[in-house]
Amino acid sequence: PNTAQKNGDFDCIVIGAGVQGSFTAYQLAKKNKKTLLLEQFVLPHSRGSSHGQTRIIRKAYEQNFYTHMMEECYELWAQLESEAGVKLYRQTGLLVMGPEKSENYQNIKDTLQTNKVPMVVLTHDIFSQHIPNVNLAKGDGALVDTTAGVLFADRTLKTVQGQFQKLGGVIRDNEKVTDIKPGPVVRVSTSVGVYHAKSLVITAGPWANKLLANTGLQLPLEVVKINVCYWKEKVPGSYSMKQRFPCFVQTECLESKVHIYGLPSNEYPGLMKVCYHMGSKTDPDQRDLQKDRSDIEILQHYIARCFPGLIPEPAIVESCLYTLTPDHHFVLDYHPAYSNIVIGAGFSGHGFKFGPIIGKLLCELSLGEVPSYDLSPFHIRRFQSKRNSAL
Ligand SMILES: Cc1cc2nc3c(=O)[nH]c(=O)nc-3n(C[C@H](O)[C@H](O)[C@H](O)COP(=O)(O)OP(=O)(O)OC[C@H]3O[C@@H](n4cnc5c(N)ncnc54)[C@H](O)[C@@H]3O)c2cc1C
Ligand SMILES: O=C(O)[C@@H]1CCCC=N1
Repeated sequence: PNTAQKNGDFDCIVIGAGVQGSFTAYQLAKKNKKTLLLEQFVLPHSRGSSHGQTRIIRKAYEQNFYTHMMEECYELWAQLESEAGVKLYRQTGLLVMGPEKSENYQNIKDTLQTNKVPMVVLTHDIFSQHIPNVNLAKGDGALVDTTAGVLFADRTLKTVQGQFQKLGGVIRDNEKVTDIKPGPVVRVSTSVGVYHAKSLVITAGPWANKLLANTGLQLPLEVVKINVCYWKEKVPGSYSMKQRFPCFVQTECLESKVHIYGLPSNEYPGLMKVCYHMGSKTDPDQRDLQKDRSDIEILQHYIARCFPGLIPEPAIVESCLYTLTPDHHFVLDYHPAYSNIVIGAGFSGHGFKFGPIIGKLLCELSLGEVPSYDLSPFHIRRFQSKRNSAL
């Protein structure tokens, strides 16, 4: 520790204690950096993108670069589990269904094969022996990424924030960042005080552009509200984690070109989570005014046709926010004007599983180290023509 530092001075300040900010802060503290993690709400909270009991973890992706990152990411999840003595992951497998000849389905199959990810292809004649209570549509292919499973999301945040604090990290919640003054030493003002740091990481989820406005940058991000729907099992337990029912993704179907996905029943006994991978535009501070439920009608038709063991009427509808980029790939980059400001944003509804590796990468960027992966798919300059920058 640098004894010349004043009380309000840090090596690094991380704004936003969602999954990405929490893992970044933890990685920085592991490297003995004096780190402050700022959060606008009282922790834990359910106003952003990282709350809720469960998330899917998988290697099944259309792009090789995500599957590559997941190889190491699984190891980092296991390391955190053993370090903290907490169970964060349960292997269930992921059933991928989609038109056999479609680009999406074939890309996922190719990526799994190229990367030698353990997988099982289920042809129509054997499908129901392996996956009961699901109707596979005519013309659909089905495969199982056997490495996939469920992450315990709320437990993850509690664990990683706890480990960060054990390493000497400081969390200040209920403290909203109100201003950022870039410079060789960054000045961060909050509703409570002023802090200084050599570097800043912005992981503000749906609020990213509100914060970046203080630095003269706007990214092409769209915030959408997701209806998180739970559906009642006609026979309790028939789609349950205990019965080893897998997570699933339907890449496209009769009802929708947008992915539909689900997780086995667990958190609410007798209820299975099945969601539509898109929502309607919202302002994160006005999300309760966004009441669009048109996706639920699509889900009802899909469930009635393909999941006959569920009652096609949602029993619970919760909400959560996605922050979408135009290509649905993340933003992991330096601020274009300030090399000591790092941005992690636009996780586009699929970033949770990457938390440990995102934390490692954002930590590397903020320390000026060469990142462990090629970050070109995540650079800000890919938006060149779309960026609305006031710089
Ligand atoms: C319904 C749903 C299902 C999903 N399913 C999956 C899945 O199965 N698998 C998967 O991998 N991913 C999934 N995701 C995506 C994943 O959860 C997100 O990508 C991830 O949580 C994004 O985390 P984040 O840290 O970027 O954002 P957030 O969790 O929103 O964190 C940002 C934090 O910054 C804080 N903040 C913002 N502004 C300020 C400020 N001015 N001052 C202080 N603090 C501030 C916010 O309060 C918030 O706590 C899902 C998301 C949703 C909504
Ligand atoms: O990231 C995930 O695995 C889930 C399921 C597919 C769509 C988005 N989120």
